[in-house]
Amino acid sequence: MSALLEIEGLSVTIRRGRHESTPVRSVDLRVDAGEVAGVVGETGCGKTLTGLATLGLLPPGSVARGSVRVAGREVTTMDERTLRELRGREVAMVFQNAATAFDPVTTIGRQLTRVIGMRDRSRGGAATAAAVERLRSVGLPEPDRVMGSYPHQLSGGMLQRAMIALALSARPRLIVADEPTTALDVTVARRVRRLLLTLQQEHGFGVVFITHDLAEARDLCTSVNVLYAGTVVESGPVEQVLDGPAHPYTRALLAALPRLDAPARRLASLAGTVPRSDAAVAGCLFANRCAEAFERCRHERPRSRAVDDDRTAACHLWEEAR
Ligand SMILES: Nc1ncnc2c1ncn2[C@@H]1O[C@H](COP(=O)(O)OP(=O)(O)OP(=O)(O)O)[C@@H](O)[C@H]1O
Repeated sequence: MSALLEIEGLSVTIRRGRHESTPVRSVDLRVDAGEVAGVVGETGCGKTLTGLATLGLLPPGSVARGSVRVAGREVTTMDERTLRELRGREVAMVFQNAATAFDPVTTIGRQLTRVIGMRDRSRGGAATAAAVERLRSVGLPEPDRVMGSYPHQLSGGMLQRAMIALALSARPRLIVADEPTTALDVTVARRVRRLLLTLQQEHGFGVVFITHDLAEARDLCTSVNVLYAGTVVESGPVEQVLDGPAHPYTRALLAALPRLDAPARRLASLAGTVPRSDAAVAGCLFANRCAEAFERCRHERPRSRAVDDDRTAACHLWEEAR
């Protein structure tokens, strides 16, 4: 079966004047139809850039190497016009801050009907009826009133729902959701998460769910990809990865999770720091913080390998254990 999303060896280099950094170093990621694939990791590990690369939306000055295929089509070499079509039909993004997704001086209704009109070639009453229905489907009360509202007139939770409606209005096969509930309070965030899951089950689209919160990933995802310093260190079915992590970094992330019966432990308490994105590192990127690192880890970058049927980890320990 061909994947909805296949990323292979993706690296993203950003040039600012004379300064060059590579915040995404080598990401492999696969999402099949109906799958909710978590992308987890600490701040700055390259989650958002990986999401943006999927839509061909990398910031100016970026160069992407490797391959990003959405529904079998290569994104990294696509021209802007084809990219716009792809974003309309195959893939859409739900951002952390809904306000950035909407034009502040155009009503929600007008923005929704525009996207629906492009997809269905519908206009006037038909497009309006479809937009109202979309707003209703994301649980917004009084959709007619929301249609005539400007983005700043809605609460954060309502706006996030409206953005999900906007993303889904072109009926894409893949949604990239970048920390879609981080800016919301706990109860609203839980409802928006449930909504996303219900819609996913109803429509069957695939999701790349970007989060720094492992509990959120466990709640929502079918598979999970753990990023560290711009590279995937472990990936596989969510229970296997989170209940029996194979990579020392995944173990460290889980150990730092706050528990109800203990004070929160911070990952920063791990010795050492994440390598800077402009640093050349020959060995494993996690070696300087890993309690289990040995000589080979310091000079040879581990490649991702199968640790069991569905799971991969990039760690020399697995090879040495064989
Ligand atoms: N437009 C940009 N110009 C220069 N550097 C950038 C740009 N966007 C991101 N970066 C750098 O790339 C690195 C990865 O950024 P990215 O936003 O992908 O991380 P992230 O894992 O999504 O973090 P967070 O959880 O904080 O959103 C960061 O160190 C960031 O400073």
